[in-house]
Amino acid sequence: MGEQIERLQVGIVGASGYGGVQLVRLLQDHPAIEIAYLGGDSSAGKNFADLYPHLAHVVNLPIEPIDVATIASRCQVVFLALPNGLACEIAPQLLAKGCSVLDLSADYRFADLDVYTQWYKIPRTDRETAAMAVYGLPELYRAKLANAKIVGCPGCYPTASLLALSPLLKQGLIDTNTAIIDAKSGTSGGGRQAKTHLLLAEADNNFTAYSVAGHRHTPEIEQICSDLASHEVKVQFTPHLIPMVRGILSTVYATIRDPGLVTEDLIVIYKAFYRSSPFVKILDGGVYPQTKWAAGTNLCYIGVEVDPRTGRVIVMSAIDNLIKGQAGQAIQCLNAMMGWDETLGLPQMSFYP
Ligand SMILES: NC(=O)C1=CN([C@@H]2O[C@H](COP(=O)(O)OP(=O)(O)OC[C@H]3O[C@@H](n4cnc5c(N)ncnc54)[C@H](OP(=O)(O)O)[C@@H]3O)[C@@H](O)[C@H]2O)C=CC1
Ligand SMILES: CC(=O)N[C@@H](CCC(=O)OP(=O)(O)O)C(=O)O
Repeated sequence: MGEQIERLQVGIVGASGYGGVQLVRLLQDHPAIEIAYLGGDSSAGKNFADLYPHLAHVVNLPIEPIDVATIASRCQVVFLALPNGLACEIAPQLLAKGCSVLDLSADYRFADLDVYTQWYKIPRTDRETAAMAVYGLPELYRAKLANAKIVGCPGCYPTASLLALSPLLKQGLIDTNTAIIDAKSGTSGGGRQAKTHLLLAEADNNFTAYSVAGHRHTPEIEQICSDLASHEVKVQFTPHLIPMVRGILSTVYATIRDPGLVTEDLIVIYKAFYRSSPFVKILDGGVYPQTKWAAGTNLCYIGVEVDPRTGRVIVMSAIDNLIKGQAGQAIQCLNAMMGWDETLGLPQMSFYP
């Protein structure tokens, strides 16, 4: 008999949603983790397999009411996959009971809670907890994650957009305030709860921008851009809804400061920047990322092109919004927190087509 590994006991609060079902699915393949608790609100009392019968052959767990004492008695680590404004009530209690927390919502992404309240219209009193939180983009904040007790995992648009922009800002290669982010998301980005604009009849055969000049991911992107550039940065961010289920393609435009830089120079810079980031794949010149390549994986594919005619760089970034943009990223953060290989248990190859 091989040696029995003691697995980390984890809980998922919000297990019935899209984030929850990705976590349950992904954690089945994680060699060092055991799911000890699934929690929900309206789904409490059901079996997880009643909601997701395709997983009945591997998952036989009830969804339980959300009770902090119960969660803490069974779990060392808790994933919160809840609508914005709920984690900030539960997380401080879980931390006080000794659990580590990975929050998939926006509650712990902001260094300045006044900015959060301004954009999310949710008042906050948990300033001490928020001050402890690390922004969960391992490609940028790996070292901080190693000591984190609470992680605010980035949104799907910020993940795709920041991975595209980071080398340019960190190396001072662009006029910072010229950055324009044009991003497109599949409908699963809106979660599993019924919403009219996400009905097949509304979203299929359709393509539209939304929340123009006002999407709540703008201040989140700007916060990290400003941190990278070491001065305040403003970006123009326009999200679009496209008729597909999974995936985000974020296309970023910015004016380069050195007109002598060509595409191949930037590809070398990007490859160097992400040399220790196994999930970021920098494509060769003339190759542009497709969302289908990233679907079902924790990968981010990045293509780079310089247009010498306009003096702009165009960076394209493709992720699966539910994996690298949400649940996979949270597991990658946990791997970093635990000092495990960052890729442990996370998919790196899509099924194609
Ligand atoms: N979808 C995406 O691409 C991304 C989403 N996110 C963020 O991740 C979080 C989860 O999103 P997602 O999985 O898509 O959402 P879903 O709408 O699919 O799921 C929401 C979950 O929250 C639970 N819930 C809803 N209301 C309450 C409540 N009042 N009290 C307790 N639990 C509640 C639901 O439980 P029940 O069914 O039992 O009522 C459900 O499990 C959100 O903050 C979202 O913004 C972040 C990145 C990407
Ligand atoms: C297609 C779609 O509707 N996408 C969502 C993004 C979800 C997300 O990541 O938002 P949080 O910051 O709340 O976690 C949106 O634009 O609201």
